[in-house]
Amino acid sequence: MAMMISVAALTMSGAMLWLTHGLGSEGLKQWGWGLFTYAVALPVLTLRPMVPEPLSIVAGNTLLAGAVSLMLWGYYRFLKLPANRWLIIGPVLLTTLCMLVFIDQLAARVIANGLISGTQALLMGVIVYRHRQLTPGRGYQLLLAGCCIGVTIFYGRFITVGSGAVTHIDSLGAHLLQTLSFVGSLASVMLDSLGFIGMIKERADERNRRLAMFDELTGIANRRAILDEFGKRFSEALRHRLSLCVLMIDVDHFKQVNDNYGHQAGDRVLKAIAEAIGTRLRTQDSVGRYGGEEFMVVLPNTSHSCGMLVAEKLRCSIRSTPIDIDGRTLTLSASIGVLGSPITAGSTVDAMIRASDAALYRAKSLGRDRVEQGVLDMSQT
Ligand SMILES: Nc1nc2c(ncn2[C@@H]2O[C@H](COP(=O)(O)OP(=O)(O)OP(=O)(O)O)[C@@H](O)[C@H]2O)c(=O)[nH]1
Repeated sequence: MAMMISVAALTMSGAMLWLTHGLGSEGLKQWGWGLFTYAVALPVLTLRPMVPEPLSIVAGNTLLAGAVSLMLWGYYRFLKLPANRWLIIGPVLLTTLCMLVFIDQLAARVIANGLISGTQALLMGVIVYRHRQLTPGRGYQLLLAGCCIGVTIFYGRFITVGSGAVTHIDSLGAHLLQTLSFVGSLASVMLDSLGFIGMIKERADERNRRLAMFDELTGIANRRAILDEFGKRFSEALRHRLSLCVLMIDVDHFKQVNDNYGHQAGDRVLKAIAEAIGTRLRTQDSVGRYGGEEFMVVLPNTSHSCGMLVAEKLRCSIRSTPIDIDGRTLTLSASIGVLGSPITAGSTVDAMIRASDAALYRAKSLGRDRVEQGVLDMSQT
C-alpha cells in the first residue's frame, strides 16, 4: 500500500514540477517538491530491511515532516508572505531529534510523530483558515478538509497510543492503525494538493476577470466595462422611463506632460485624475477609462442640469488636484462634454456617446478647461 501511495504522490509531484518548470509559480514548485519528498519518504519508511532500520526510521520520518514543511512553504509563497522559518524547520528538526532519542521505542515514536505531524496539519489548517478571504472558493475548502483529515489521523495516533488504548503496534504490519494512517495521510495529502492547485486556478481566474474588466493603470473600469455599464443603465432607464447622463472627460494638453516629464509621470497623472473623479461620484455612478486620457462617467437617474453640475464639480476638482511629479507640483485641467436625457424609445447608447463626445470637442475648441452640453441628434439614431 505504501508503494501505491508513493507512486501516486510521485506522479502528482512530477506533474506539478513539470507544469511549473521555468515559471514563477506562486508556491507550486515548493509544493511539488513537498509531494516528491513525501513520495520518497514512504519507501524509505517501509522498505526494511532493504533500508537499515535506524536509517529508515530517522530518515523516513524526517522526510515526511519535511514534505509537509515544503508544502507549507509553498503555501506561504502563494500568500506572498515571508515564511515563518520556525514553523518550517522546527517540526523537521524535532522529528529527527525524537526519532533519534526514541530509536528503540516504537510506541514513543508513534506518539511523538502523531503529535508533531498532527500539529503540522493543524498549523497549516489555521494559516489557511486565517487567509480564507484571499481565496474563499472550493480550493480553500478542499485544502482545509485535507488539513482536518491530517489533524484527525495524526492526533488520533497520538491519543490512541499515548492513552494506552492501543498497545501492540507493529509499525510495518497491516494493523488497523497503520492502515488508517497510510490511507488517511494519502487522502489528506491529495486533498491538500488538489485544493492548493484549485486555489491557484481560482486566483488566476480572478486575475483574468479583473484584467478583462479593469484598467490596469488606473484601477477603474476599462472601456469595455464602462460601455457595458452604460448599456445596462441605459436599458434600466428605458424600462423605467428615467433620465441618464453621460460625461466625457478629456485631460487638457496631456501630451505635454509626457513630453516634458516622461511617460511614467503621465501615468501618475492619469492615476491621480482617475482617483479625483472616482472619489467625487455617488456610489451608483461609474467611471471608466474610455481611451488614453479620456474618461467616461455614467450618472444613472440624473437629469441634464444635474449632470452639468456634477461635470462642473469634477472640472474644479481636477483643476485643484495637485499632482506631485518628482518634487514638482503639477495641476492640470480637463474639458468635459455632457449629455443628459430622459431615455425614450428613440434614444440609443451610440447617439448619447456621439453627442457627449461632440460636446467635449466643442469644449476643447472653445479654449479647454470647461464644460459643454451636448445635443442629442435623433436623426442619426
Ligand atoms: N503616460 C501615458 N500617456 C498616454 C497614455 N495613453 C495615451 N497617452 C498619451 O496621451 C497623449 C494624448 O495627446 P493628445 O490626443 O494630443 O491630447 P492632449 O495633448 O491632451 O491635447 P488636448 O486633448 O487637445 O488638450 C498622447 O501623447 C498619448 O501618447 C497612457 O496610458 N499613459
